[in-house]
Amino acid sequence: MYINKLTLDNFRNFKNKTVLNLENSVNVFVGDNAQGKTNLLEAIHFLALGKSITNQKKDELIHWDKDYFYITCTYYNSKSNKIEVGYNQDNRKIIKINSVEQKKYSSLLGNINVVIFSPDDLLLIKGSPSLRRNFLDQEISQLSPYYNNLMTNYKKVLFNRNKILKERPHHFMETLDIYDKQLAGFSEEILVKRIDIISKLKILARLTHRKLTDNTENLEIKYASFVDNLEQKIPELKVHIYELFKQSREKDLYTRQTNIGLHRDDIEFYVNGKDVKKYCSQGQQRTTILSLKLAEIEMFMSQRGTYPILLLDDVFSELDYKRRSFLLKAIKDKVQTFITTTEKEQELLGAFKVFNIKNGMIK
Ligand SMILES: Nc1ncnc2c1ncn2[C@@H]1O[C@H](COP(=O)(O)OP(=O)(O)OP(=O)(O)O)[C@@H](O)[C@H]1O
Repeated sequence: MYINKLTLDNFRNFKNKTVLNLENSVNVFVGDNAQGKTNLLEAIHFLALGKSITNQKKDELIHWDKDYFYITCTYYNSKSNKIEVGYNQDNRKIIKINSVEQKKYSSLLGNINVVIFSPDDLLLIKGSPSLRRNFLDQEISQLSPYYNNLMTNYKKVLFNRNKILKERPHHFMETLDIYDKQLAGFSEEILVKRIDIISKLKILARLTHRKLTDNTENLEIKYASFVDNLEQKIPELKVHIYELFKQSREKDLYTRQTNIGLHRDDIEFYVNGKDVKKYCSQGQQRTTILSLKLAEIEMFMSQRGTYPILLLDDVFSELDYKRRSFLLKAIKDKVQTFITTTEKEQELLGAFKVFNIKNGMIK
């Protein structure tokens, strides 16, 4: 899968209409700070997922002096395709896949697959569990847009459950029971998908991590769930989760919120049996993330039969020579990649197509 042509109009600091003809291998966006390099990655991310990397609001995406934005791309994935997104002057969403209008941005999921690697990804280890869950949910949603619907439905029921726990309307115990059954149903489907993906990711990440560390480090990734011994419970998962919600009711009524559920699950990383968050150096944490990202790429290949597009935002120069070379070797001739950097590292990037970015324009 690769994007041949990207067009931006009034997106972030790209005020004038900008057209980029892209290479299907590595494309490098070079420029000083605050020139618009990341904004180009944001545009690709938006075309893939219907949201920017940091989930900005519409007004933050439209150029300050303008009242609409429009981005399009043509991409190849066994055939030529086109995606158009934006907001028009009447404040209406524009979403078209191969010229067919769509209602929701979530319809974009599964068309262009992207893997993003940015300095913020260190937070996948150091940050809160919600970041790790979002990572996993985004990954699975790209592979299976139905998963995105499941998550939306789960969150809606959870919101309503918390609402009645707070407000306690008449007969709310009957409603609570209905919600618990619904949550148990969605949880079963979501958890089966989450552990399936984690089981595949962990094998791929372990292999990569071994290669990256000359066989000195063994990386383990674990899904930590509110359901103990999750994998053994799969045959009866829905019934088991319903029971857990029932058991939690007393505490939930007391605290007026839902205290258990997959919205509190987490992913744990261990290197040679030690918790990466607590015991590993910054360099080891970065290597863990690199292994995870490369595993993600291979996972897309194994699930979709095509490599995703890789967005490397400001991370390339953060990696040491060995890891950069490893990364370039892993993507070479197979993964379309976009790299943002302030300096063109001649030795490693000299061979690729370079776009010089200055003040929202391609020089
Ligand atoms: N809606 C907007 N309209 C106009 N300009 C914007 C808008 N949103 C952000 N910008 C500007 O876009 C500029 C470029 O941002 P971007 O993050 O792409 O820079 P960058 O080249 O990746 O820089 P760095 O190397 O510092 O990461 C910023 O100066 C920012 O103020």
